[in-house]
Order: sequence, then structure tokens, then C-alpha cells
Amino acid sequence: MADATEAGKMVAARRAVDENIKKGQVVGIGSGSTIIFAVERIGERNKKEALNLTCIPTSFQARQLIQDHGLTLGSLETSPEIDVAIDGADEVDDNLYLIKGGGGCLMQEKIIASCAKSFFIIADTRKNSKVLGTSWKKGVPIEVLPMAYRPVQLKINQLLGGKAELRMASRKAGPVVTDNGNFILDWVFDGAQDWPAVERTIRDVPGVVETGLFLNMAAAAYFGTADGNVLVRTSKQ
Ligand SMILES: O=C[C@H](O)[C@H](O)[C@H](O)COP(=O)(O)O
Repeated sequence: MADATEAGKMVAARRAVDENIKKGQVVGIGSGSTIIFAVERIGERNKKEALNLTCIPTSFQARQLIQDHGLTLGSLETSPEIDVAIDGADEVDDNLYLIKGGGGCLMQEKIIASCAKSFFIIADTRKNSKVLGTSWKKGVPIEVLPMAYRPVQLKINQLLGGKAELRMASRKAGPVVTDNGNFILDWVFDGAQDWPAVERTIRDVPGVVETGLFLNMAAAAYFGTADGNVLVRTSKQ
């Protein structure tokens, strides 16, 4: 099963890279386990085609991946406009609404995606849902300022129901600390939601830095299966 999932991630990543990355572009590089296959493919093509890309990372991990594959590392300061961004997701619904941040990276990912002319999602087929919360049961990640985590937690519970849980680290005592020095709350919800309204409600709570809901951002999602097939779903808009 694990190998089948990895195979699905790989075919989706390779197809998205081959269809969307062109010479000379500024490329946003996402975070997580699926993006590894995309950067491997970009590196492979770069050796053959001298792509001359500038790659903008969304995390510490992405920065290392870019450098490990001999690609040119850039920043939003020098390249504020991105041609294409590619990233993974924890779940994708029928509207191409996404939950992201399962690996603790969401704020830089959202900034990079917002600067990109096109934003593509790569995932194995398990992430392809009609309704968010069908396969991803860990909730919506919310990045919060550490000093505000407790009131934010209480306010979200009051405003939305469900439960906003402080994400704890597994190989360190205490909470997960993001690349930006913040904490993460995972808002575990029940049933279908009005996602634009939920996004507004969460963002309006002082102390919230960003949410892992990416709405109306992705142009297409590539879902790979172990047998090498890739389903491409494009935005309805
Ligand atoms: O925090 C992590 C990022 O949002 C990832 O892109 C997301 O969790 C998907 O990761 P993976 O490709 O490992 O499933």
C-alpha cells in the first residue's frame, strides 16, 4: 500500500512538471513528501535541457530540495512574480478547495501560491475527494502566534464548534513550531462546511496568522495511481 501511494505521488508529480514547467520560468516549490518527486523530475530535466529556472521555496525543506538538485534558489524579494507553483495537498474537493499544512507548512505555501500565475496540485489518488474531511480526518491546520494560541483555540471552538487542538511535536517535548516560529492548531470539524465562510471566520480571529484552507487558488490537480494513470481535474472557474 505504501509503495502504491508513493508510485501515485511520483506519476502525478512527473506529469505536472512535464506539462507545466518551461525554460526560464520562476517556479514556486511546495513542501511535503509529494513535492520531492517533482523536484527530482525538475532536476532530471534541468540536467538534460538546461532549464534556467529560478526556484522559490515554501519552506526550509523546499530550500534544501532546490539546492540538493542543483537548481537556482530565488526569493520573493528578487522574484516577486512567479510563473508556476507546484505543491502537494492533504485533501482536494470537488471545487479544487484544498486542505494544506499537514506537514506544518502552510503560510509560505499560500504566499507563494498567491504570487503564481498558475498553481498546480500534485497528489496520490487518496487525496481526491468530493467533500473536504472525507479522507483527511486531522482537521484544518491554522498557524497562530504562540502568545495567542489559547484564546484563538477558545474562540474558534465557540465560533465554529468542533475542536481546535494544539499540534504537539513527536520528537521534541511541546508543540510543533513552524518555519515562521508559530504554533499550529488543527481544527477538527464534522460534516460539510461553507468553506469561504469558515475561512473568513478563522482569519478574523486576532492571533491567527494563516489557515491551511486554499480556496480558489489551484488551476488544476493531478492525482496519480499506482498503475501509472493520472487524473487531471481543472478548476471550474
Ligand atoms: O504542510 C505541508 C504541506 O501543506 C504539504 O504540501 C501537504 O501536507 C501535502 O503533503 P504530502 O505531499 O506529504 O502529502
